[in-house]
Amino acid sequence: MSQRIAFAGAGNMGGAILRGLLQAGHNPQDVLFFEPFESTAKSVADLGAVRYSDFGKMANEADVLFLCVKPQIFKAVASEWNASAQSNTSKPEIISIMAGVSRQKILDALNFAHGDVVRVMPNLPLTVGKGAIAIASDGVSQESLEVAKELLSTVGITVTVGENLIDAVTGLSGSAPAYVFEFIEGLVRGGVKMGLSRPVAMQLTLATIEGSVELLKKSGKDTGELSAMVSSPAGTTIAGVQVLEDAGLRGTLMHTVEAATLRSQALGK
Ligand SMILES: NC(=O)C1=CN([C@@H]2O[C@H](COP(=O)(O)OP(=O)(O)OC[C@H]3O[C@@H](n4cnc5c(N)ncnc54)[C@H](OP(=O)(O)O)[C@@H]3O)[C@@H](O)[C@H]2O)C=CC1
Ligand SMILES: O=C(O)[C@@H]1CCC=N1
Repeated sequence: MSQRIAFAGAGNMGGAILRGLLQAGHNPQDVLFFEPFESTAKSVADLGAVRYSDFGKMANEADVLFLCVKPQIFKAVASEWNASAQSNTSKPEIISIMAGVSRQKILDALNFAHGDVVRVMPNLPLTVGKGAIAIASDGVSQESLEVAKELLSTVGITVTVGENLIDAVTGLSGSAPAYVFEFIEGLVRGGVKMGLSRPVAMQLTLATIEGSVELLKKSGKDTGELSAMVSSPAGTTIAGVQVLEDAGLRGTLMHTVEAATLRSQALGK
């Protein structure tokens, strides 16, 4: 039998990982979930994943258990889970995606956790196999690290960092899909303001972003060199770039990542 993967919480991110694993070919019958919100649970059950109403039973049958609830409710929820799992005989490997909640806090809070709790920080594009996922390595056995890496690399790229950097990852790749969507929306609105239809503006924006990312990856050139290649002297691009400079785009983005990182740190306090 293949690994049985369980999800405590199948909301935006738990559901995204679950969907990603199914898309990567994981057997739905080996994907288990515990989720109180009816409409969310229904949409996940419709994919063939197996819903449990008894958390302890699910945890007992799972090889790997993803913790995907909000950090703010983790403490309260942990006592419910402990009560439900108190007679469990087996202990799954636990992978937490919660922002801010340290590995030690998880170990302290869950009576069914063994030493190998792995903290990871994924991001939403893993739903389409394009996630950027960081795995915190400290205190985790090589074997558990490999289990997490193998599972998550089916839905994106993985990097390994020290746990002290997980908040920074949360501020950057964990949160940045939202920044990117805001950026895209801004460009699209700019196009609409200048007379393009929204569908055409969206098509051009997305192709430009995809193409620019591909070029950056493949050209061996850095961002400055590529930007200079677009910016003709006294041309259109440099006129636009000056607006970005005046608005402090890069500084704003740096503050953005910093604010989200600090918020992640605060959630763990
Ligand atoms: N969203 C993202 O892009 C990312 C999120 N994360 C992390 O993922 C975690 C989940 O975030 P997100 O998916 O956005 O949040 P959601 O609120 O979408 O999902 C959490 C789910 O957990 C459910 N839940 C509540 N109580 C329990 C319980 N006792 N047992 C099991 N499930 C329960 C919630 O149900 P109900 O609504 O009924 O309360 C909800 O459906 C957070 O810790 C966040 O830090 C990490 C990286 C990216
Ligand atoms: O906004 C949040 O708190 C979560 C963590 C990373 C992305 N979403």
